[in-house]
Amino acid sequence: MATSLSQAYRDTHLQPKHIIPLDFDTVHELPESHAWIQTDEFSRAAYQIRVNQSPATVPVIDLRSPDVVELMGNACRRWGMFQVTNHDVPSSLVDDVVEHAQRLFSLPAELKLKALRSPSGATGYGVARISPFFSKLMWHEGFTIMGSAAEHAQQLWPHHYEEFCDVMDNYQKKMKSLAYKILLLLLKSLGVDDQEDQQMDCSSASLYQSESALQLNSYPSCPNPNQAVGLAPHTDSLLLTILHQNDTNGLQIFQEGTGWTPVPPVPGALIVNVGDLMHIVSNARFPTVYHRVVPNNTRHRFSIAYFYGPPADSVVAPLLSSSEVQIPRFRPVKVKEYIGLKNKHLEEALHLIRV
Ligand SMILES: C=C1C[C@]23C[C@@]1(O)CC[C@H]2[C@@]12CCC[C@@](C)(C(=O)O1)[C@H]2[C@@H]3C(=O)O
Ligand SMILES: O=C(O)CCC(=O)C(=O)O
Ligand SMILES: [Fe+2]
Repeated sequence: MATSLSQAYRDTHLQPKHIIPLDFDTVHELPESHAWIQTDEFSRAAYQIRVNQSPATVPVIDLRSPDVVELMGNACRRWGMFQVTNHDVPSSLVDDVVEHAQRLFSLPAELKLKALRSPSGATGYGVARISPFFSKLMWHEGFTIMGSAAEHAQQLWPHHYEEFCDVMDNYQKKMKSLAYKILLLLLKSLGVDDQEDQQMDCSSASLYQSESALQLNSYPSCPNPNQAVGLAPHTDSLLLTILHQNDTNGLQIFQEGTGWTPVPPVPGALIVNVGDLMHIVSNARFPTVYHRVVPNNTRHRFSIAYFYGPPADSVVAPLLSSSEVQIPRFRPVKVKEYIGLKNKHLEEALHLIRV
């Protein structure tokens, strides 16, 4: 029987602190559990110097531009990330998703706990899955949806859960077609745009089918943002992530030689970033983006992340362009095997499949 993405993620047996978020409404000082030891890397001073040097920021690309393939390819090679405009996702739908996310996160803690992710589960309310890899906890709460949100939404609003589910379903449909469109453009930029050729090779044919997850993220305003971490540094595991952020700064990406660089909200734009599987497919021509979120002491940040990947049972391997001589940098790997490696080894997972 086929493995679903949620089954692929369902493997760990976690302690309660690695599932249950803090009750942010009752906390007025940063608890010890959430106070990270400050290194230069994390300090606001280091961050400030880099901001004052006004580093270049990720490009904003119009999806209708005649040069879209080249622009996206260049952005992914240089940054592993870009912001996209004219994407045809109605702003009213994005606003609806954010409103429903805000409504969910503003529920009392004891109610949110009714929709808690189970210790071996992948969906529902909880802290970030990467939490067990860090000794301190993050200033963050999340809600993960794979397919329908009904099971958990029903626990929150027994009689009024349909609207929440409809909005999330509509958004996921729009995201799926946008992600597919962008994937085709990126494959074209890599010189592997001939679908018929690719489909003869069973590993890459699976790129044209998909499985996905939607993650609602909440970062309440924080009493001591200098010592707190919203979301710890990580790379996303699947092919592509499409992210909406509200008008509150916080997302940063790590660039060799520059350090942490903010990705400011651009009204109406969606952020697209390369994940580990796309890094593999591109044979490391596109970097997977190491990113984090820093909290804010006055504003509440919300973000909506859509993770797009191939089916869990499919195989991912470097797609080599016919016009360049390339040596594969990774061995073929089943998506579910890679997710298992990531769950166990986090940042080491990519090294483990390198050839
Ligand atoms: C499909 C998924 C990607 C994700 C794990 C998840 O099951 C749903 C949540 C996603 C997320 C969001 C925060 C950062 C991240 C690393 C995490 O801990 O959970 C990503 C996961 C990922 O990209 O592996
Ligand atoms: O909130 C953000 O901007 C980042 C979210 C993120 O990195 C994720 O959900 O994987
Ligand atoms: Fe991420």
